Amino acid sequence: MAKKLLLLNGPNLNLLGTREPEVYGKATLADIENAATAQAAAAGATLSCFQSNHEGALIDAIHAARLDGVDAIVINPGGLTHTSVALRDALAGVAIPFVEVHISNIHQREAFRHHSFLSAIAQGTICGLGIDGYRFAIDFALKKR
Ligand SMILES: O=C(O)[C@@H]1C=C(O)[C@@H](O)[C@H](O)C1
Repeated sequence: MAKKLLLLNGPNLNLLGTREPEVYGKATLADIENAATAQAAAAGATLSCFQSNHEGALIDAIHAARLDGVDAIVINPGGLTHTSVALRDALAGVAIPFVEVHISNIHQREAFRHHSFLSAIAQGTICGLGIDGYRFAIDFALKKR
């Protein structure tokens, strides 16, 4: 059975490409999603992508992932990383393994970005490696049994 992956991006990541390029680079969300989709396909897996600026929409997508038989999630929660117990509870609630990705190194930034509500329940967290973090996370998710 082909592995099913879900790539989730949270608030403001739709602005990638023009949003603070000195922090997030110049790649767009479409660039990231296209590369991720091709990476998964090359490994015989399927990958769905979803981005929302709304916490509840992301939570609904996580709930749906369980019903859809998603095997693993790669998520950049954006600013919800630092604020959302509800997002953490959704991921814990569906019990789908996930990798947390941040383009920037959140530990080098403002203090309020140093804590993640998700990291403690993630398979792993990748931050500071730019958009390569998505590729590494997907590679891990593809290999994970
Ligand atoms: O580096 C990133 O991808 C994360 C993206 C965001 O939108 C921020 O709110 C996070 O603090 C960092």
